[in-house]
Amino acid sequence: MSSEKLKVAFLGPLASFSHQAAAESFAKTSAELLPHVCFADAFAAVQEQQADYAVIPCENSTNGSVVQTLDLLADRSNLYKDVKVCGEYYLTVHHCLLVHKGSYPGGLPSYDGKITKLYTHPQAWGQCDKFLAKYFKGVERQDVSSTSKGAEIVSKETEADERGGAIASRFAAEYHGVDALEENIEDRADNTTRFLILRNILADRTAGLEFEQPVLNGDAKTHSAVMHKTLISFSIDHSSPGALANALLIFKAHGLNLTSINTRPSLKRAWQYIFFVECSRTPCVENDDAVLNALNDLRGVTESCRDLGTWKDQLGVSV
Ligand SMILES: O=C(O)C(=O)C[C@]1(C(=O)O)C=C[C@@H](O)C=C1
Repeated sequence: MSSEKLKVAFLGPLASFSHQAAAESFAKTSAELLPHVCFADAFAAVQEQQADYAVIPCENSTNGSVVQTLDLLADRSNLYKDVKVCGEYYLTVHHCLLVHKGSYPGGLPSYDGKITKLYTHPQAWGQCDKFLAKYFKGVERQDVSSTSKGAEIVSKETEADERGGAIASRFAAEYHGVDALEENIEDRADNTTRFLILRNILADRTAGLEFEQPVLNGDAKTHSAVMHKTLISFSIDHSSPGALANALLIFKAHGLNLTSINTRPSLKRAWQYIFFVECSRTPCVENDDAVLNALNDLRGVTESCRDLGTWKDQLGVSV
């Protein structure tokens, strides 16, 4: 492998949660972290081998799937044919309500109800429902490309502007020089986002590397039982009774434990879907070929199917 630093793409600007996840998940390496304005650009960077990896959110424990990511994985136009998942990373996500520096020195108790617009990434609204319903009912919400972008917008407000607020991290507040009106505004203290680590299967640079959760702060972590997860997408003939059941039975037949099913519109016909199935197995000699064999069988009962990668489960990791 070339000695050039690893390049890791993430959703910017700097100080987004994706930045934090990329920095933490590659903490053991001296990787160069590259901000991108949208998830699609990060996918493209991996496909074109301008980046070795991308760190992309796929699911949040409070608000569910990140549909933009599922749509990119669905890859209906075959733009990212060599991009596969090779790892995952779980990040605890604490949100703050950020305001222009100095506008409310007394914090939330001094808030006068004058904020007329809130900015954040679409995923974050649903993670802070209760706080927003209590303090910002009826206030206009504007989706922006990332939580960090929202913080940047608020930092650049002038006196003449409407007063805005952004939902983003403490890290984003410091980076963009804005104040936190209130911290930890997420509905649940265990609010966690799962990020997928993507690589290009044709890239030699990363072929021999295996993504591992970094050992942070010197904590020795042991794997209780290292499970492997696999993500497969497929479409079926919706008019054929039992087509979905037949596809799912194949996972069972090969000892693959289904852990989640997601769907996105096929965009070929209304009310027809692309299915995303995630499954897990504890690797052993007997099931070494389970995924390959399941894919072979799936090809016989689906209209199309795609292997989106296998990686080490990071949830089963115990301290
Ligand atoms: O906007 C950001 O900071 C991101 O990195 C994106 C993102 C997401 O899409 O889930 C990441 C983590 C949080 O769940 C909220 C937003």
